[in-house]
Amino acid sequence: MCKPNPLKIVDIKSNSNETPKEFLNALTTQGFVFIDGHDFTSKEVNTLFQLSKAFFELPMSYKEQFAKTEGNTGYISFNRENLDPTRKNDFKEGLNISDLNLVTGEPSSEAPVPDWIKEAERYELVTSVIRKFNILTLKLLELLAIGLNIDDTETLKGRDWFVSRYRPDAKSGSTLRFLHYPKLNFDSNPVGEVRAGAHTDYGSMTLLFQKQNQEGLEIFSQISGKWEKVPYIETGKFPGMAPPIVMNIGDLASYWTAGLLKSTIHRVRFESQDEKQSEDRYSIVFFSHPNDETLLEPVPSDLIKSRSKSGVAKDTKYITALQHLHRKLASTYDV
Ligand SMILES: O=C(O)CCC(=O)C(=O)O
Ligand SMILES: [Fe+2]
Repeated sequence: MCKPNPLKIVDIKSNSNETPKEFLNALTTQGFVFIDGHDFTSKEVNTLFQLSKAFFELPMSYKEQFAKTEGNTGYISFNRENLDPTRKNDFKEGLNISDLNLVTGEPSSEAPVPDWIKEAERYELVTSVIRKFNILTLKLLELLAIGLNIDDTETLKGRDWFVSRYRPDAKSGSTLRFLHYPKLNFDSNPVGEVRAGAHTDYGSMTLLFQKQNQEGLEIFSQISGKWEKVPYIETGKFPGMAPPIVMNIGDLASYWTAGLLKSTIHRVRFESQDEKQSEDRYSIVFFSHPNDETLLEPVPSDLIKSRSKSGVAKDTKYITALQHLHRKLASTYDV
């Protein structure tokens, strides 16, 4: 039986004039959407999931050598992260790769990336996927700018408004993240254990791959006012390509648009005892951030000018992308 899907699926390849409007509409309502027509093949995404699983199977003593410290790169062990400070810490482990050069897809040489990942074939896959995620983000940001009908100025075409804040030679918070949530074992994980607490994402947009029979992501829908499950969508329109990717708006895009684009609260739950989750959950996430010094000022669009400052940014003065990231990381890791 087909699972209900609260999210629109937008095909970005077929080049319809309606696509920017359709995309914008999904992001001003749910804040989450499925993107079809991306450039990821099934084969490469499957290989990436295999790599992620093999990494998390390495001994804890190895993974802990690359523990995340003051930067955002590194291994994050079980119960270390707390995305919802009102609840218990998250029962998941993760590996962040940050401090990225988005032209080459490589992290800076100081970032504590496990040498296991740096082995030639693995590194080639990881860096090519980072480049692809970034290219997809830029395409989506352009679509968004067209949908928002951002003012054209002499120096800047409106459709480049976001993309011009993504200079590839400048630092940003963009991060590739592998996550692993063990399946529920009611003896060791009593009910109430949280896999990922309710939160919004910190960047401008997030892209996420998940796998069949490993569901658990839920969004707090602004349409229904209820928690709704994000299903796994098996196939898109394009043979040989990975299934539609989950995309959502993060805080920065909400600030930029005075809350028109929704940075929707989401969480990852264990399925209930009845649903008997049979597999661990793995997800692969790309958090896209503009350059660190980018000001979170409103975009010049008539759709935004008519709004009061009612976004996530209740406290503005306009801060920068980096200031926002530092604030959020401090509360997530209690540093
Ligand atoms: O694993 C997931 O499905 C969600 C992960 C997530 O929301 C996050 O890391 O921000
Ligand atoms: Fe998230």
